Amino acid sequence: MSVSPDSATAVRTDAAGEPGRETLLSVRGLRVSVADGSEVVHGVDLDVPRGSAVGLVGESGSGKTLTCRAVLGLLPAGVQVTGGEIDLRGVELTALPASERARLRGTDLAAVFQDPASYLNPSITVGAQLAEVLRVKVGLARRAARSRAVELLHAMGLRRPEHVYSQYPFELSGGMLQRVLIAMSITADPELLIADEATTALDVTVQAEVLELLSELRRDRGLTLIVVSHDLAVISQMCDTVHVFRDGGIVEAGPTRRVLRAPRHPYTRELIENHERFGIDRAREQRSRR
Ligand SMILES: Nc1ncnc2c1ncn2[C@@H]1O[C@H](COP(=O)(O)OP(=O)(O)OP(=O)(O)O)[C@@H](O)[C@H]1O
Repeated sequence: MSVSPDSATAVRTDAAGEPGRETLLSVRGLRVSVADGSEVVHGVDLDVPRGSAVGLVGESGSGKTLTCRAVLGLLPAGVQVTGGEIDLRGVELTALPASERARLRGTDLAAVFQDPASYLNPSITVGAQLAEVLRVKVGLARRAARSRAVELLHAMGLRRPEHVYSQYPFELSGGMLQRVLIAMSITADPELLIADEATTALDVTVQAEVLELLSELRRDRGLTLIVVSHDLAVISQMCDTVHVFRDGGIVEAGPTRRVLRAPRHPYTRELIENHERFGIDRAREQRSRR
């Protein structure tokens, strides 16, 4: 582990609503601007207690992804952090050089996004790509990397992991590919995994299975999760706390049950109403297809 000692960890009672849990990640007043100088994230605060699952919800373009990418140190070209602090276990990440940020990705922080195929090389088997990550990030020798890769594929719930190891990305379904990407993201045992719309492109059943896998990783390995989703059902199922984004800021944050049952901000109420309407429409659609 490359980040500072736990002694620097703050214990907070915060929007997370879970007094006493150590704060793993604390974002304070984060500002992000794009290439033309306009600000798109306006002072976001985020507390992520160790071992928790924190949800980020809000309409498209509200700043969820750029907030996560700022935490990862993976902003697109021309986009930059222009204010605020990102504290991971007492280490101020915005002050670190790019090489150090790159080192932390994988070992301390990891992420999975929508469209897993775009993160894999189409002409190399998924097993070889996973083994390569194990060699580079964990320092395993070739043979050990191969057997660890097969173990990881198995642990991700992939049946016949030896066979999957030798398959190319185009031979796998979207759900299988996302399991491979999750395996890659956790090779070096990071503490925090950001899942940014990681199940959005999957059909409902596969989505539920991948969400279950993430919950298992949280339970069994103590992985802390940030779950970005436009789907309140996903947030409700997965997250202890939720932060509602709108126009580059957070309008409401708190324990998920409280926010979804008794929303305080009109925009949160609107999101819930839309979700309920969408849910009803989807149910009708399914009924009419039968
Ligand atoms: N590379 C970029 N250059 C310029 N503007 C950008 C860039 N990436 C994002 N933006 C803008 O920044 C704002 C926040 O975008 P962001 O992707 O963080 O939103 P989001 O809430 O994650 O939306 P979505 O759910 O659609 O991913 C939006 O107005 C978006 O258009």
